Amino acid sequence: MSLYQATASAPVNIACIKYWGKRDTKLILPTNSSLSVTLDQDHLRSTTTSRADPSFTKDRLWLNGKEDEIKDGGRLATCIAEMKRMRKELEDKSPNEPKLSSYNVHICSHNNFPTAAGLASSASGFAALVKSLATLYALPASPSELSLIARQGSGSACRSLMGGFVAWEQGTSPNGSDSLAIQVAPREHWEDIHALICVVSDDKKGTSSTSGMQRTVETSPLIQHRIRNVVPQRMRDISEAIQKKDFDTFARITMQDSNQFHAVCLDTDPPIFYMNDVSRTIIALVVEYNRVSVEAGGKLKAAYTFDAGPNAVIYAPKENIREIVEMIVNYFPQADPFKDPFGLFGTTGVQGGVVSGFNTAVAKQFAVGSVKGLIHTRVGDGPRVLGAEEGLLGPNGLPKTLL
Ligand SMILES: Nc1ncnc2c1ncn2[C@@H]1O[C@H](COP(=O)(O)OP(=O)(O)OP(=O)(O)O)[C@@H](O)[C@H]1O
Ligand SMILES: C[C@@](O)(CCOP(=O)(O)OP(=O)(O)O)CC(=O)O
Repeated sequence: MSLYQATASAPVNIACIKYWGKRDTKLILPTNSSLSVTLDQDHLRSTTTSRADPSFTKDRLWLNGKEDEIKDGGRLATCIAEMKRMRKELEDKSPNEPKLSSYNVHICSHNNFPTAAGLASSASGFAALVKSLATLYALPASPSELSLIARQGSGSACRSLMGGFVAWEQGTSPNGSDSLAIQVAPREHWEDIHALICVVSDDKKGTSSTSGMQRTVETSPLIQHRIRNVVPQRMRDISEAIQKKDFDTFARITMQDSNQFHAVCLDTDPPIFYMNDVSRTIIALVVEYNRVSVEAGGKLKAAYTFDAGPNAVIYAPKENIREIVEMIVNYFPQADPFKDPFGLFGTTGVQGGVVSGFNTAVAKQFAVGSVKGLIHTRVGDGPRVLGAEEGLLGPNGLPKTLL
């Protein structure tokens, strides 16, 4: 008996130009294009194993060891059905292929970071799901073609099918066939882009992205201005900045777009607040850090961005990360030692501090635990296919963790 199984991992992505608003909620078609940086899977990833077997009585999925219901007509069911449809096309063309499209699947997934906490778990999760099924089904599909399916799981997931710098082109077709991700540049083009994630809260958030953005589209006049007059130019400008490795422009646009995204949330009725006092303090620190550089005749050295939650992501060239960590730790003392994956601090550990000329009065010091943790990562590659030994399902088709 053959074992039909595949395992893949996929990265998180954090947008510089934010996706916020749908023109079609079922197909997940956005009201504007968006652009993100794919983060390194060595640090943050979803890993998913899919198995097809004639003995399985229904499609089942386990997420972090717990079974998740696959609701009829829901996003998971749609993605699985789309992947089976593509497999069926292949089987119709190659009659010798095993009829995997007619078998049920068991899917087991694990995120190595908090789920549903504004750390883009739905993005890496649906990308890993689609990649593992595409591998199981031996589909000859390109990353852009697979992005069409992942998009129907969660919009931002379509950008996690590629590494580097990725645009989601909103498209114009009512059936969504041109609403897909394309790679603006691979990670190798600009490997120097690093990211520091400040985990402010790892709780499940109050207003989901899905319901929040729908309310914005229905009630915010400001979002119409953003869609028509702001995002198209920003998409062109930031893509050019990436091609030229122009961090100053990249940083300026990234911060402006995060600000406008949170402005349209505030313009929603009733208003949506994703940032808190800690988030706003991180903005003040990055602004002051950049001011010191610019007033000395230099350029912007860091860019903050916030998704639908209070966690900050700070993008910066690698050489600045040490100063940024010291600055954050100065204002947000840490309970646990900084995990230093790039060896910036040697054996001494992090001492809080600020650069010379920094106005320390821009913020007050917070209590330990206000920023719960710092994750240093960088631009990364696209989904990876893993070996059989990394499979998450046991011989009986149930998660190994349940054995
Ligand atoms: N590994 C995974 N495999 C399949 N689905 C997943 C996986 N991880 C997360 N999801 C789905 O994504 C949901 C969480 O998405 P949600 O948008 O609420 O949070 P988030 O992605 O962390 O935040 P955001 O997208 O706003 O940054 C989970 O409840 C689950 O349905
Ligand atoms: C703020 C964002 O992170 C919103 C992400 O929204 P989701 O992709 O989670 O929404 P759905 O398509 O409804 O699943 C911005 C972004 O990633 O571009």
